[in-house]
Amino acid sequence: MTGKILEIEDVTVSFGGFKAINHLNFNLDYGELRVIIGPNGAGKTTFLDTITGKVQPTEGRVLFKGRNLRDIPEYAIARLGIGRKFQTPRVYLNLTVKENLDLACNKDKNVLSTLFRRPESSEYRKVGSLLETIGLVSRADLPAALLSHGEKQRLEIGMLVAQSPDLLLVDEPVAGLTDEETENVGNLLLALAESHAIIVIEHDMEFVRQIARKVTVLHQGSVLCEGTMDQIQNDPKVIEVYLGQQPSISSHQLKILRIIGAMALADGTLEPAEIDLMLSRLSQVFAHDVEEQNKLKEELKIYLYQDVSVESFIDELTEKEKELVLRLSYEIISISSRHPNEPNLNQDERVAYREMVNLLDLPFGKVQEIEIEVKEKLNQQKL
Ligand SMILES: Nc1ncnc2c1ncn2[C@@H]1O[C@H](COP(=O)(O)OP(=O)(O)OP(=O)(O)O)[C@@H](O)[C@H]1O
Repeated sequence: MTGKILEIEDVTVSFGGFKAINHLNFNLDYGELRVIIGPNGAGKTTFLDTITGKVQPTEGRVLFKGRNLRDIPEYAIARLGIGRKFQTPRVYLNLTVKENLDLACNKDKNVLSTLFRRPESSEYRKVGSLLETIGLVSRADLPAALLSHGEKQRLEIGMLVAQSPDLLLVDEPVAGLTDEETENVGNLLLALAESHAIIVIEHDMEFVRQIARKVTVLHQGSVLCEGTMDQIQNDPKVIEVYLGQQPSISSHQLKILRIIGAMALADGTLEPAEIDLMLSRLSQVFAHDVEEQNKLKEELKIYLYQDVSVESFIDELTEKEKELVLRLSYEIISISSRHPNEPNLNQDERVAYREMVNLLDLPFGKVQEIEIEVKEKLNQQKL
């Protein structure tokens, strides 16, 4: 189907006098996957609440498949074809994976009747194909309590899909997941996007980059801008909004990390695990306890993808800071190139590193000394 599945026209939601949603306009096409991002308090949850009927607009209208949702109760909106997945998985822990899916397929949603009645053959097929889609065939007969957090998230997405919604609303699906689980959930959403319209709210920028085709940025209850990930990350309005939340380190320290990040990311083939390693290492340089490091790591996910004028940043560095940049850059590319079949730097890494060495303009002897130091340090860590 073509056209708009969801139209939000000039919607305002006031709580007392406070406008959590403020003259918001938003459209979603049939079959589109859209990611919504925005700083804390931007209105993302209220935005979803308005679509599902949990909250009524003070002004404006929400149209789903051309139908005005005003005054339609929440359960009836769900039946029209809008499924919502909350942040924490809501699965029946003592039922098996298959029983959870059976239950979701069975419209009267009664646990006992699902367990004791014989499923129809079309339901067998549906559950079987859902198990494949969510990648849990081998877990089908395990109680859901024994699944990992990521598997539970996938099961709940499967349960949502079992109810055949046309529009899926997914709230922070990868919070607290490992990298591998995050990638699995991303692939699942991409697969589902072939046959559903999906809105995902997410803070994890790495994940947003994995799945997003078009991103909408919310700020103070309105749409700040929309576009591809590259467009929005370089949009001065977005940078201002995120920079408005003061980074946890000084802007000078941040510049140092951005120079190193720009060089490491010049190799566009970095795997998610390698990017994670780089972020961890960079976040240790200026943040001291684990909590600060985790916070800085999240911030770096935003800042490192913004375009950097490396040359002008380098001009501002002291000699000691230049040495720090070189040491960390060499360390990061050496770590990311420790691939068993490809122990040397690849072409892009070599070019980016050489350019950085030229720009830093440190004495040749100093460069050699630092490279040797880093190699020795890494070799010791390997032992
Ligand atoms: N029921 C309510 N009554 C009063 N204020 C509310 C209510 N619900 C939300 N708000 C306020 O509206 C604003 C938007 O909240 P919302 O939860 O939609 O933001 P968010 O973008 O989802 O934030 P986060 O990323 O922190 O979850 C916040 O300032 C919040 O305090």
